[in-house]
Amino acid sequence: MSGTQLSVRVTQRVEGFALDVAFEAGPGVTGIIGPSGAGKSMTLGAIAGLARPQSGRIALDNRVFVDTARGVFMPPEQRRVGYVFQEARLFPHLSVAENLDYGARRRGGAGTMPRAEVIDLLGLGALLDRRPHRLSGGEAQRVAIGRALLSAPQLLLMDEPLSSLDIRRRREIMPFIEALHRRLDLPILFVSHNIDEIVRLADRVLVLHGGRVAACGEVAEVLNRLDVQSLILGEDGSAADPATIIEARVSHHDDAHHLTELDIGGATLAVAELALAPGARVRLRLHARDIALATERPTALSIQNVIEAKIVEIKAAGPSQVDVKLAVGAELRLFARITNRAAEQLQLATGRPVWALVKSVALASDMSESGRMA
Ligand SMILES: Nc1ncnc2c1ncn2[C@@H]1O[C@H](COP(=O)(O)OP(=O)(O)OP(=O)(O)O)[C@@H](O)[C@H]1O
Repeated sequence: MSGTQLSVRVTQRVEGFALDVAFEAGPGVTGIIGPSGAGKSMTLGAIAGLARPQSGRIALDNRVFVDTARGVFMPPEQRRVGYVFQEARLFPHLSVAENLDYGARRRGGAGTMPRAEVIDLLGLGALLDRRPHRLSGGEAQRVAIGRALLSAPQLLLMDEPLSSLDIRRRREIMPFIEALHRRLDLPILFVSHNIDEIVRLADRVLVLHGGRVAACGEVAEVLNRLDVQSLILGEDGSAADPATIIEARVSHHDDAHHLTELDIGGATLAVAELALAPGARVRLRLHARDIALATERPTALSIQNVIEAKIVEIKAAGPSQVDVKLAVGAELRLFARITNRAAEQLQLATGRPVWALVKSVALASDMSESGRMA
């Protein structure tokens, strides 16, 4: 690990908006999330050199991009920053190969990755002679990523690279970005409105709100904070119910039933078989709306994932629903969203033992977007 560190501290005012952010990012993916107009693109723009901050300092290890106190402003083309935008922005008159080579020509030193390896990693081999108008959105975006990589970046900025793609294309391109992540030893800033993308791809997350850093740190730790969830939920079009991100481990495979059991710390969840070895880590996202409650251990039930829990808190969530916060074991906290009427009928109260019935779980790695439950 080279341990390249990006260090950012900038303020930038434009009419009606002030950006004032400070953060560090090391190798691996730092997800950047926040409502529309939070300053995500502006932050990337300042790092890439597309705009001049009023004050601050931006440095990648000892290469100083900006230091307003010393009058330093490194031109964008000298920064060795790869930038992938929402749309691929390929040159329409050039073939895929020529688009890729444009990236390589701009290179100012040794490549981050050899050309053949970039082509292999991003699955571009069969596309090299095509013009951009004959590419699907996902293919074009893979070429754009390849072009950025071949410019030998020391830092990769990705501004909602998947947002213009439909779900099928997103699924198709996600493994390539994951492979990139494993292969590259440089900081990648990945902006997304989609929490599932961040959960799947990021090591750390930076939450921006109103031009400021609202939170920064480990993905599960930050995104499990309810104040953070209230800032960003609904942003990705999902219903605004609380969700819990869990760092789980594969405990064993039930080969006879094609199931994989996951240890979630204090409980076990069975999901449709995963091609992962026992001990492998997998990130899950459990939505409150996918958890039902029972006050007695249910028998004769098709749902297999029934977890013993205790009610910690009950909070109104709109006129007809409540969010019930549950403790599972010593550490794990889950939420169930149920109707007021159900809460009344079941006489739910803080401290009461309940059984949480998990209806579905979003798996944040491997090939399943949404895990089928046992
Ligand atoms: N050059 C500019 N001139 C004036 N206002 C600007 C300029 N660039 C950005 N803004 C404003 O600054 C705010 C932050 O914009 P930015 O594009 O960084 O937000 P964002 O978090 O990336 O949003 P989105 O998720 O919608 O892309 C917005 O209110 C935007 O209108």
